[in-house]
Amino acid sequence: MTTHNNLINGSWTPGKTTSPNTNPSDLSDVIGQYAQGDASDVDAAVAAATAAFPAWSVSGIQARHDALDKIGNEILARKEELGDLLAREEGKTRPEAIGEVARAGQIFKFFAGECLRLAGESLPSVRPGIGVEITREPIGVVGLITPWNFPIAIPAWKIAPALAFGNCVVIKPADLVPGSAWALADIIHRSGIPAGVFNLVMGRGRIIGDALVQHPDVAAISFTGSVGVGRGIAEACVKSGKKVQLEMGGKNPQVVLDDADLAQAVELSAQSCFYSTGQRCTASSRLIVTDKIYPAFVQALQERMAKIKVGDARAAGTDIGPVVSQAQLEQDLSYVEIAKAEGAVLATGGSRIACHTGSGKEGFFMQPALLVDSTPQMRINREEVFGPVASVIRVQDYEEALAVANDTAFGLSAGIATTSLKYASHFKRHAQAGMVMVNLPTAGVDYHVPFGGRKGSSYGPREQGRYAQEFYTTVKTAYTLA
Ligand SMILES: NC(=O)c1ccc[n+]([C@@H]2O[C@H](COP(=O)([O-])OP(=O)(O)OC[C@H]3O[C@@H](n4cnc5c(N)ncnc54)[C@H](O)[C@@H]3O)[C@@H](O)[C@H]2O)c1
Ligand SMILES: O=S(=O)(O)c1ccc(CO)cc1
Repeated sequence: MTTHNNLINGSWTPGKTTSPNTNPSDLSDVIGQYAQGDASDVDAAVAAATAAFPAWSVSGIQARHDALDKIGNEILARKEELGDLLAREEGKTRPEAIGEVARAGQIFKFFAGECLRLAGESLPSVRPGIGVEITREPIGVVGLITPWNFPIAIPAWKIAPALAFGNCVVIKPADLVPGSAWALADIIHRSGIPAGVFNLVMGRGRIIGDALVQHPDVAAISFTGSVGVGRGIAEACVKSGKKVQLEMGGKNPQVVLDDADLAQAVELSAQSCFYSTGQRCTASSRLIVTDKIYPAFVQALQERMAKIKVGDARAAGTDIGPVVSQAQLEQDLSYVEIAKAEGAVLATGGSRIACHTGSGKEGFFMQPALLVDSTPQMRINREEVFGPVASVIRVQDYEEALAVANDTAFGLSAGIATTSLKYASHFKRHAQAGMVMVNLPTAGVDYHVPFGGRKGSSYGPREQGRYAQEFYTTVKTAYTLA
């Protein structure tokens, strides 16, 4: 079986051990062995990135543009093959996985353009005869730590702006899904960028992630993952004076008002709660439904859920692939039990099942769960599950719906289904979330505009679009005597 090594200073470098990458749709299928590095690998990668930084930070914008554009082109040209690998290791369906790979390619091409668009300002000073210039410079070596649910898109949307603005990179991908990040590293390695500018170190979060966060020569950490890990990283970064950016969990509300188009509200709720196995930080998990439409909505959503085919991520006809791991499956199933114990009613789903194709292969398949008659204080409505589990809360009117939607420690994405311009406009202004969707699923974002949330969901500058430069550059103000 092929062993996939770490990329350090332009060389494929074995780790101290390896770890198997297993297909969650078929537990007998081991995709490959992937290096498990240790702190000494992080030291070597950071040393290589530090040595490469002086030249890369002043490299020409045309060269940086061309490298990123080439990387984007190769990703797009191989989207079917890379999408198949992604579906095999993470468990989202093949079409979803191909879409994610295409997103990664488009992100590299977008940031290739951003290399050419970086601008400064020139102003007169308040003191006569002095000119003021404001420019942006790279920050140095950046450590990138990524989660398992978007194995190529999230690495891409951190690596591409980091490189575009002249930084050097050490990335630690999620150890559950190293295959897509390794394939991306291989493409970046062959793009012709100098050795040491980009480094990949695979391994355990507590070992590799922690070593990156603690390293004195790392100037900044961009992290996407859980709240618990993110908060620990923020504390360590503040202590050592590192710049830090965190994208974390969500408990995204989907409001459905009496005046909503019922079929549309049901479809967008099914899409955002259950597709991608509910394993999207932008997925809805709290359906907040006003009184009059509640019975018809719950009925129609159950009918829609009955048509969802759960099974092998790569099999034709599959709508929803497996849960990513045994631990995540146990968490999803346990939250169904917690909700029932607190008084919610399980309307449908919520148990482990076999693949819809009858393949007989063992995978982490779960029937999407809908819990009704839930209340805002129940744990199911306060804690992130991160699986195909949604709960419905019945409210009297829009005002109560908005209050319940905002009654959460999180603030990533929030949606409303309504035909009322008045309520849609009010919700866009008053939902306490970084992203608001009107008559659209809470999941489903563009790659060229800012992404991020409020409250416990995010910390630091936004990711993506031209806003990415806030994190990946530092501002310099220069005064010149004329
Ligand atoms: N807001 C967003 O943009 C967004 C996007 C995707 C996923 N997420 C969140 O990610 C979570 C699921 O992903 P996950 O289970 O991979 O998260 P996680 O926090 O367990 O792991 C994320 C990354 O951090 C590493 N890590 C673990 N412990 C570490 C430590 N002590 N120091 C440094 N790094 C460490 C992991 O190895 C992994 O690479 C969910 O909470 C989800 O909401 C958020
Ligand atoms: O909302 S989604 O478009 O599904 C989406 C895509 C990528 C990411 C990466 O964090 C998050 C959400």
